[in-house]
Formats: sequence, structure tokens, C-alpha cells
Amino acid sequence: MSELKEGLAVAHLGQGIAVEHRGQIVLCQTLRKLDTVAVGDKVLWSEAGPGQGRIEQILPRHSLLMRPARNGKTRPVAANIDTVMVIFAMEPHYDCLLIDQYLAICENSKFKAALVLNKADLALTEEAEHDLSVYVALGYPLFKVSAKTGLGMDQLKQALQHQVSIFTGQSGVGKSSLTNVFIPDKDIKINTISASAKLGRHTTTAATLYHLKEGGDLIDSPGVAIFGLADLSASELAYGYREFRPFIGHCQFNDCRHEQDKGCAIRAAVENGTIAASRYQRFLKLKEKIPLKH
Ligand SMILES: Nc1nc2c(ncn2[C@@H]2O[C@H](COP(=O)(O)OP(=O)(O)OP(=O)(O)O)[C@@H](O)[C@H]2O)c(=O)[nH]1
Ligand SMILES: [Zn+2]
Repeated sequence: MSELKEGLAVAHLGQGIAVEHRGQIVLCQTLRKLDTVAVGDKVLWSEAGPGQGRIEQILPRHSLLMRPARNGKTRPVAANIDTVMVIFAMEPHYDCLLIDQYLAICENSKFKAALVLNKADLALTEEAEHDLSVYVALGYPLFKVSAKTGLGMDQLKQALQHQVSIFTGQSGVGKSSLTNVFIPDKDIKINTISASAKLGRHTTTAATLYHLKEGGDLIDSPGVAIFGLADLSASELAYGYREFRPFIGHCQFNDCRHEQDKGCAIRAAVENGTIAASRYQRFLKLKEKIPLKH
């Protein structure tokens, strides 16, 4: 076997995986199903021809973002993400239930989470200010930005440094607009990747990793907004509400559902104001709404 080299999977192309090695792109195949390699994976590869390689090994990941696949299973989209930036806006109006979902997934997947209110050029209602203050009190970083006017973008740029981030959020909140500000030469970069991989131009990818000019990497994955809660169990959902954690294990009964159960420590914390009632009510709603794992 030829020498093994380390590389970084930067794009998942239909015909293979674009691996970056010393600034060059190599189109790699894998022995396993291609689906198992995710963008952001550090891999060991060997040469298989000019500009061609074969992925021999995926190096250990510290995090993995999954997304539902057509067959009802999930598949890896992006690996080694440090922070998920949850993008939302006043228009279309944010949904706290959805924000809680994203946060619960992050808490269970070892991603740090940050909240990004885009379109901060639009007026914030008092209710919105209150909703945001609840998340800030829980320790989630909050950035108020506008891709349109440039407001707050320097702070967000700084936050993206020294780590791998991904943007997620519902349709229309401005994920593409923000991505275009940070990666103005996105199309050129995609064309370079596909040209180096000898695939011609305009190859579409499920996810692409970009190095930002100011430092840090951003994984762009258009479909990532749909990653769901289906893989969480009821107890993982409770763990996903970080303020519940000090009370988990302190309920009177081991199998407490944290609903109307007698001696529930979480419910007691809601009643004495330690846990925000709005978050607890949404926890109950999500439990009901989502087909959780058992
Ligand atoms: N007022 C205002 N509008 C913005 C801002 N950023 C984006 N928009 C507008 O919001 C709309 C949606 O922006 P996109 O960037 O396409 O949103 P997206 O999240 O990528 O949407 P999907 O591709 O559907 O997921 C566009 O009409 C943008 O011009 C902003 O900071 N302020
Ligand atoms: Zn309980």
C-alpha cells in the first residue's frame, strides 16, 4: 500500500469526496460506502492516480451532525463541528419551539450553540427581547446582526475564528445572505474544487467546508435546517434543556416523566422560579409533538 497522508474532507461530491491536502484538492473514493465520510472529517488517504486518492481511514471525530436520509435512517453530514450557529429573525417570526429543538440537539451532540438574530435592522418587540433574555440567562451567546446593513457582523466574524461552525435555522432567516458575506467568493471556490477534482464546473454538494479569510472554517450545508429530534429519547430531551440538569436524578421516582409526577424536582424548580416556565412548557410540548426514541 502506498504512503498514507492526512487530509481534510471539504466537499461531498456525487462522484467522490474532495479532500484537501497541503492546499491541493484530491478527489477521493472510499472503500466503505461514501456516505460514511462527512465534510469536516480528517482522513488518511493514499494516492490512486494523479489528483486521485482513496480514503483508507477516518480519524476520530469529536462531533458528528446527522441528518435524516431518504430511507428513514440518518446519515452523517458534517464532522468535527465546534459551534452550531442557530440563525433566526423577526421576519419570518422565530419559533422558540424550534430554537429549543436545535439547542437540545446541540446539547446532546457535543456542539456548542450560539444564537444569531439576523435582520436586526428590523424592530424587536418587547416580547422578543424577553425571549432572548431567557436564552442569554442560560449562557447561550447571542449575536444581533444584519447581513443587509452590516450591523454586528464584526462580532460574529470574531466568534467564527479558531473553530468550525455551521449555520442552521428555518427558511428565509438569511443563512445564505450571511454565508455570502463571510464567503463572498463561494462560487469561485466551489468551481475550483470541482475543477481540481476534474468534475467540471457547477458541481453541487450536500455540504462544503470553507476557510474564512479572517480565520476559522464554515461548513455550508443548504439542507441542514431539517435535522430533527427523532433520534433523542425523552431523557435526552430533558438533558437538552441545560437548566434542568442540576435537577435530573433528584425526582422522587426514577422513572419520573417530569410532567404531573409526584415529587418531580424539575417541576418544583419551575414552581419556585429557578427554571423559566416558558422553557418547561415547551419541553412538555416537544415531548408530545415529537416521536422520541424509547
Ligand atoms: N431586512 C433584512 N432582510 C434580510 C437580511 N438578511 C437577509 N434578508 C432577506 O431575507 C430573505 C431571505 O434570505 P436568505 O439569505 O435567502 O435566507 P435563507 O435562510 O438562506 O433561506 P433558505 O435558502 O430558504 O433557507 C431575502 O429576501 C434577504 O434579502 C437582513 O439583515 N435584514
Ligand atoms: Zn421529574
